[in-house]
Amino acid sequence: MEGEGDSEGYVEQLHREMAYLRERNEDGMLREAGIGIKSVVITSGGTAAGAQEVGAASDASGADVDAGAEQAETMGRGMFALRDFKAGDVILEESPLAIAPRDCVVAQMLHCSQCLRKLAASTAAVACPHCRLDPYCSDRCAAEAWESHHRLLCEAAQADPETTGQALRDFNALCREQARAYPLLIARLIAQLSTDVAKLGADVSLEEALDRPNGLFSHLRHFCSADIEPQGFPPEFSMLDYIFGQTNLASHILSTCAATICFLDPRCVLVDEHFCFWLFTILMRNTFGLWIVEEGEAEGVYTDRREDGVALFLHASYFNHSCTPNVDRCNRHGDKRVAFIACADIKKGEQLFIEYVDTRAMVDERRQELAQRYGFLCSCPKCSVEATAEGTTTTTQ
Ligand SMILES: C[S@@+](CC[C@H](N)C(=O)[O-])C[C@H]1O[C@@H](n2cnc3c(N)ncnc32)[C@H](O)[C@@H]1O
Repeated sequence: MEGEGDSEGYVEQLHREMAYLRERNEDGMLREAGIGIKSVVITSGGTAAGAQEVGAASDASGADVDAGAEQAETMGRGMFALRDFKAGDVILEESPLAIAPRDCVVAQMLHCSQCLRKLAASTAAVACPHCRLDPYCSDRCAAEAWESHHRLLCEAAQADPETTGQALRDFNALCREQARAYPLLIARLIAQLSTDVAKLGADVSLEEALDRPNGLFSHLRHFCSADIEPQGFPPEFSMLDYIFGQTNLASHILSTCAATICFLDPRCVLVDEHFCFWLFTILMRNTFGLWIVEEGEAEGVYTDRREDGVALFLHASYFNHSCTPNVDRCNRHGDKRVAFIACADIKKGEQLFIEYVDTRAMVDERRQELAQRYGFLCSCPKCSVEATAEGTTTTTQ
């Protein structure tokens, strides 16, 4: 990037960008909803209720990540109530920034690739006329996908068979054969980014776009505060082992991702296997499983763990986890929007927590899943009490 020394790593760049975004106060929508984002540390008692705000406490946009970084234990940033909420109040409703169908959904093509609605047997699905791979429930979804990411991915796949197009075809095959939602999500995000960048003009490269405040990339970079004390990239792809079951496959997926991205924008020298790993880590920690509530099904909280796809939400990504949450996540009928609803009375100033894992599971199981997927040891009141009772010794990786 212009003006940057070679030694500045991705994570440093991200922190720089985040500081810039904070100054720009992008959280107007949240403030209107009565929510603020602040940095939090875990008190010595380890209780989630005792989580303290640090930095510019009264301002929703004033999260001071650096202050949090000096603390031994931190949750990064979290959502706080800027007013009282009653149980049942809708706190936030949001559409995904990016979405990818779940494994079996991709393989069997049972769901619309853009909105995830079931493709009813009676409805003629609209397939992409060029690659015939992605099915859509309507012309509208096909057009939306084409505009945001599919044109690039599809055109790239038809490119020169001997060289550039091969990377993307391998990648598409990998996503489908191995049935992985995350590589697909990464590819779509990057295609969205490239599309965004292209709108800026032919002379703007992906890397130059890093310095632009409104692009998709700046939003992505917003998501990294959880890794508040970057130690460099983990020596082992432990999270990927967890997801994919085998290291070689993970590494193969990442290098294919990198090749694909470089193909989409050959000017981009930032993207390599490490970059993809970093992106993957961010997505793992910030996406939600999503399911589409069909006609006749009850709208409800996320209890049955059914997933039609994975999705990244710009604002909802700031909710931290507690095993005694005060906010429920709920899907709306036939819609990929999620709603967040208070499941207890919440006082102004309290942190808003959702559950990332099934809180009915045993403390060891919960802690293990949270450590593996989200990289933290849960010290919420429920975990602390249950772990003491069971003499549990679980630690983070
Ligand atoms: C979806 S993000 C939540 C927002 C995040 N705190 C941030 O600053 O971007 C998930 C990450 O937040 C952190 N986190 C969430 N809940 C936590 C908790 N109860 N204790 C410690 N860290 C937590 C973990 O690093 C996790 O990977």
